[in-house]
Amino acid sequence: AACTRKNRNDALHPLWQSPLTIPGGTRQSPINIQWRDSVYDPFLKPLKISYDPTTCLHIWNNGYSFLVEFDDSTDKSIIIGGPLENQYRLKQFHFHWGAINEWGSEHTVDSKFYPAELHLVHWNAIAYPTFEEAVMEGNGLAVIGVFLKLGAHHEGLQTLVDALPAIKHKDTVIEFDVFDPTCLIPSCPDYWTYAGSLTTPPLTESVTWIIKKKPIEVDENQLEAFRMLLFTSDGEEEKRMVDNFRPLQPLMNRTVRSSFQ
Ligand SMILES: NS(=O)(=O)c1ccc(NC(=O)CN2C(=O)C=CC2=O)cc1
Ligand SMILES: [Zn+2]
Repeated sequence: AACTRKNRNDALHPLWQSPLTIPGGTRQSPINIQWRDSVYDPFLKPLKISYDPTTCLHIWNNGYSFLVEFDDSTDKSIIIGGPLENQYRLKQFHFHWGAINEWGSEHTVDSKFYPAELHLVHWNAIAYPTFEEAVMEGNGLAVIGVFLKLGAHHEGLQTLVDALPAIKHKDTVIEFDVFDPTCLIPSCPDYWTYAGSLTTPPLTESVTWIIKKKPIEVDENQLEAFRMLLFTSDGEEEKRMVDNFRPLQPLMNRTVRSSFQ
């Protein structure tokens, strides 16, 4: 009994106190993308992204990451095409990063970590009445993943970085009224896509992942700015917000498709 109890404890991730693997989960995320095992699909369409920067609402620290939320009451900020049957509405975007530049991304490519990864979260407002319902459905969400690599200063990201000191603590929020996240997405159209899940609770298997092949470049100061955020609320013992990525999950019976040869 002791050994099984220990094993069970090992299955709890310190950050989320939630099971690392969902019992019965067959399409969990993140995964390692083995480039040579991905299958080119000539029927994949180009992904069309059209965001209205005035739908931006606020930026806040939710205790896992920092996220920028959008007004998703209309179809003003949407993506369509790619592997998607419908158009999907932008709900929020957030990041995952490491304590040092050697790791931080959730997905890996040929087992290589990037220092950080951006997730733009969209939901199928054609098929479902609310985001909360879409989160529970197999085709409910579409998340664009963009890798961040250490390099040149990123002008568009700097607008976000300048707002971070004001949301240092968990559950702090500031208004953020105009921002177009298109500037954070590489112009290269190439992507991988696979059926997966949310990488934080509720870990539901509702995500069509669209992972951009090309990373964006950000500089050291910008990555350090992410690392000065805190998991903890004001007044609690400070815990730096770093390593907020979920461990890799088994590919199981899935194929990663590529939009490029
Ligand atoms: N890391 S990920 O897989 O892209 C990932 C993406 C999304 C969520 N959760 C949510 O969006 C929860 N949420 C709501 O229900 C309403 C606003 C909001 O943020 C969790 C994980
Ligand atoms: Zn994420």
